[in-house]
Amino acid sequence: MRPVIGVISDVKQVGGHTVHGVTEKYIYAVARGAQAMPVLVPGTISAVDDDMTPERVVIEEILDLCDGIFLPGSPSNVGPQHYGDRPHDPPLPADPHRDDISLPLIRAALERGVPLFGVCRGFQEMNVAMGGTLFQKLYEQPGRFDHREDSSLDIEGQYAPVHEVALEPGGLLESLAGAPRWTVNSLHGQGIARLAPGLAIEARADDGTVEAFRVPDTPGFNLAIQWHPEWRFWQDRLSSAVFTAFGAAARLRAEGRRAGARELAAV
Ligand SMILES: N[C@@H](CCC(=O)NCCCC(=O)O)C(=O)O
Repeated sequence: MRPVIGVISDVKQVGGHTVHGVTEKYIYAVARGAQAMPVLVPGTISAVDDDMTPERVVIEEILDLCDGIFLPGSPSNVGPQHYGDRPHDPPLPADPHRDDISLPLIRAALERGVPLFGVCRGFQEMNVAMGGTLFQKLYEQPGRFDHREDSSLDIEGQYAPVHEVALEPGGLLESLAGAPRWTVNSLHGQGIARLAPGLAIEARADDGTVEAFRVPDTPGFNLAIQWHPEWRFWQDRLSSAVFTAFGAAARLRAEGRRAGARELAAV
């Protein structure tokens, strides 16, 4: 049986309805790249009936159900109030119903050793959940590149590799890549300002922007990547390797949990 990986949903308005959803490329990368069963985790559920009491997803229930948690990218941004800032540009898209679930879920998953993998917004969420801060407009920071996609290109062009990153010597990514540098795609307007205390950098762009990190000294696999390894992961050796490593960690946890359940049943 495949391990179960919970994939955090965006919460947005579509045609007058509130929709909890995930872009298919992430679900596919979890299913095929990590060889796992993706299960969508909703954000906070709005009041939809006369009761008017918002229904909360219970973090402990999610972690009991899942062998791993995946945090996908999104056009929305982590609410700046979560890192002690105010919105510098209120029209930038927010998703408070996702923040409500993802931030405490990250902390609980790390504490319980549930394998955790965050991409783009998910990478930024992991930094904020651990006490770090973000630049709301990385492209306005002196000396930084513009890490946003060229929106005049078609989708293939937008997700094509555009800049190199230096992989941290001795880090997980360097060992998976078997190389000191890698060329990655780039589709983000925000970026890490202050890395949360204790995090271990895994990759940096040549302008100094942190592009990947791990939370060391935690019991399970975890990894956060600013670029998009889910995009055509099968065409990129490092992207395939990170999803394989995440899936292997989730499988190990699933096997341990099932063995524990069998032992209990035999008593
Ligand atoms: N909004 C944040 C995060 C960027 C991000 O996750 N982009 C994903 C775009 C769509 C996708 O491929 O899922 C920022 O701008 O930095």
